[in-house]
Amino acid sequence: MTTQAAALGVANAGFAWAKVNLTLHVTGQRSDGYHLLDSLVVRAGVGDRIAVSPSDQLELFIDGPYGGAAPHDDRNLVVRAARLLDAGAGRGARLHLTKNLPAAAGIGGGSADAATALRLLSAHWGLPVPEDVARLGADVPVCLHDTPQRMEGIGERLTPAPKLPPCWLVLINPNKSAATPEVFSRLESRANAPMPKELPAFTSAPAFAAWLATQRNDLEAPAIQVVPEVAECLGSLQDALLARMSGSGATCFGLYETEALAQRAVTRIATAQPGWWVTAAPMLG
Ligand SMILES: C[C@@](CO)(OP(=O)(O)O)[C@H](O)COP(=O)(O)OP(=O)(O)OC[C@H]1O[C@@H](n2ccc(N)nc2=O)[C@H](O)[C@@H]1O
Ligand SMILES: Nc1ncnc2c1ncn2[C@@H]1O[C@H](COP(=O)(O)OP(=O)(O)O)[C@@H](O)[C@H]1O
Repeated sequence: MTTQAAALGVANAGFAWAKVNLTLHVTGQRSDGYHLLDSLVVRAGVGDRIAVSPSDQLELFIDGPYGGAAPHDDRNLVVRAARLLDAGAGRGARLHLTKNLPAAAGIGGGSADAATALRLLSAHWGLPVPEDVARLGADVPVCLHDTPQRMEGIGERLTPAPKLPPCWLVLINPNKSAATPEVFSRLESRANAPMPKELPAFTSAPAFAAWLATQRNDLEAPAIQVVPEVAECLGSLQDALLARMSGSGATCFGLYETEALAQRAVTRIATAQPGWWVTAAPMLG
């Protein structure tokens, strides 16, 4: 929305798509403790919703099934994103966050919210998105991209991934949160091999899944120590082309060739595990 539309009192809104780490190689550690990563990151078509409307003050209103899982005060990443963009000028806006994604779940819900808030408020206030968004979190830069990215460094080095085939993802979370620092702290090895220098091009979902199976999420084993149900989630995705954990967990994904196969898995898993979060979404290209 333009600043002119803002003056008319019209709300603008957008989705904060879930981030999925299809691979996550931990390749080293910096002297400040942050880990070096090599990760193939995609967005799934399920997310939180943020609407921005005019207000004299900065206000946050949260609802949605996971509204209780995110902070309702200045610690919320949408408020922190607004303050970074505003740079102390005291601009106002009403932010309405509908939290559909579980929090602290390895799918970057908070980072995606921050990225979407930056985009919406940048249009609302007529300000450019600043360079230093990684100050909000290592995952925020990648969440500003809707296309698949290879993410390196601690999250700041991004290069577009080769074209990926159409796929569906089933995301499942046992409704147990995994604290990212704790999962990293349980890593046995911090200097693991990166992905190949050149990522291959893929023509089909099975070929893509077969290649992904040769790569890793190095945080899977430490996350299982923190949330043992991760192993159960992975086991429940037995009909997927590939089953793996995203980020620092506990959300796991299954990769499927078609929507029908993904929806069939959702029905099966949701029936067996009524306490889990289970959803199917297209992988966004
Ligand atoms: C692990 C990843 C993989 O995409 O995803 P999530 O599990 O959070 O979704 C991210 O790197 C998380 O990014 P984000 O959650 O934004 O991290 P930050 O807020 O910057 O850092 C939280 C904590 O994670 C650890 N951390 C994070 C990123 C990184 N490259 N090395 C780290 O060691 C540090 O202990 C840090 O204090
Ligand atoms: N808008 C938000 N949504 C979710 N979590 C948030 C938000 N703002 C701040 N947080 C905090 O960020 C932490 C990480 O949340 P999130 O980004 O969802 O997980 P992850 O880093 O595992 O992908 C949570 O523990 C939560 O307290």
